[in-house]
Amino acid sequence: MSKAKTLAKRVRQGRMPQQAPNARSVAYSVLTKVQEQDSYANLLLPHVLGGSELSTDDKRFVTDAVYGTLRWRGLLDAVIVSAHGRSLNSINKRLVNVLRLGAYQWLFMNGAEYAVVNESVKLAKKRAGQQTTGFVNAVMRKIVARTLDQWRETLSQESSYEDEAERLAVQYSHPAWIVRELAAAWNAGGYAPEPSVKESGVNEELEGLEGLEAMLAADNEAPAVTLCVRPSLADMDAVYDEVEALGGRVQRGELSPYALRVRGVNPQNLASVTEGRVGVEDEGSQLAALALALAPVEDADGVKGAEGTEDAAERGERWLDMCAGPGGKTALLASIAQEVGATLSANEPHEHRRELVRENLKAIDAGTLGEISGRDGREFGATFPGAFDRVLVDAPCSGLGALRRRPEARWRKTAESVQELASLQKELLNSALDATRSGGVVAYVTCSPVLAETRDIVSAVLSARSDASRLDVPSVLEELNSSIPLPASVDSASPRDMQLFENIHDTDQMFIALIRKI
Ligand SMILES: C[S@@+](CC[C@H](N)C(=O)[O-])C[C@H]1O[C@@H](n2cnc3c(N)ncnc32)[C@H](O)[C@@H]1O
Repeated sequence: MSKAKTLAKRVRQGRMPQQAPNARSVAYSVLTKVQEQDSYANLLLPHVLGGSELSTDDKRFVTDAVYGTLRWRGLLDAVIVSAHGRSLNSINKRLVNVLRLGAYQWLFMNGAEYAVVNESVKLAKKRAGQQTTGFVNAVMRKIVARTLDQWRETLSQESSYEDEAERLAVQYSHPAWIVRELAAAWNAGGYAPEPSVKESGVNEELEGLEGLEAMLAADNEAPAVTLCVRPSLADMDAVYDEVEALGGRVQRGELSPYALRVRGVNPQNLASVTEGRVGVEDEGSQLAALALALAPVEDADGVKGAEGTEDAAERGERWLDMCAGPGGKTALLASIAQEVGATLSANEPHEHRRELVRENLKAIDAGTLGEISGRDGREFGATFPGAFDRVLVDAPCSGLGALRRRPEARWRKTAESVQELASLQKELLNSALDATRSGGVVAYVTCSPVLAETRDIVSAVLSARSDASRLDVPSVLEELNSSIPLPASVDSASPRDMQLFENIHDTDQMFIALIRKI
């Protein structure tokens, strides 16, 4: 057998590394897998890049190209359709990601006109055959004839939009139904200049909502890496030094007293992280756990108890995290419980996620931990009536508050999938209230601002029971840190929930409600 044939055979059998494919081709493969196999880019990309022979610069290119193309897909598709003059469905499937990648490189990565067109044509030839190159060349030439601003202007003036939400959806690359949901949440959240009580007529709600545009823009920016320095387990200054010793930069978070924002370091290289004394956790998540820990509980006879966690040990407080996986909030609650002398139980029905909870809790003293269980959260109320002082329900939700972390997520969700979770969310909250003693507190939390799974769930549950009432979350968080931006007090007599917004708090868009069991 000739040398070349032997080599080809070994490559086919996977015994030899193939020649490193170029960066654009790797990006194309990842995009196609994300689309066709429903893979998650943030899991697939490190795996693909780890096993490739690409240079560091090429890996950076692939990462930016994949995340960017996924995030901006809506705008890129509108550009492609406008340049082509026909619908996306009329384009050979294999060419769509070639054009998206080319358009992204031109509009967002400062690609040179000639290189962007040429490389797109080469990629088309490789992936879809020589006969497709003329088409790609023609469409790409039209795309590079305008800058990003010019394309936005052109698309903005198109007359085919049914409403303002559809126009914003293209400009900021979101599905229009998500724009409408976010608009409603923004309007109800207490940060819009003139909060409107209108719940219908999305067009009117959208008028003058610069905040909404800032929110949509923030979904397209990668978030900072934030650490949670778990109290009683790690020391702020020591973690500061540890990050700097590895060449990273670090600054204090602005909202949570336990937050450090870091750059230029992989958190998995920090001993404090691998030992479970520090976690990677968004500040919004930290605030949600802290709100529960700091909410005032009352004694069982209705007498106002101590503020926050004072006397928690004396009271023998029992805390429960009912939907714990993967366990970021659990670990923060557990480290506070350890500090104040409470005990914490954690529940997560999915085994692999329960393992992550255990991993997150590995630095916690055994004496602080109650049961780590795998129940359906809906069973707690009947199985452990009135057993807990504080219960966290971080409910399964659409995750529309964390779109900046999951670039492909916005294209996978549907309005129906949001509605489908509502009854589970209500049942979990009811179960948590039943499992809470009189005078105790439940935190209902989601990483979504969508009203149907936040405010409306709490209101529906409370309107059907007479033994529970809302607490004012902004007041609890203000005690923690007076510089947290708080919602306007629409009616000071009504206790408020708290919706965090990316553009206001620079956190994931967590929703936090606190409910007292009467
Ligand atoms: C939003 S996540 C919780 C995130 C977690 N608190 C953290 O900060 O890391 C919701 C969790 O609820 C779990 N879950 C789903 N259905 C549940 C049920 N019926 N009872 C309890 N937990 C459930 C999911 O497996 C998921 O891990």
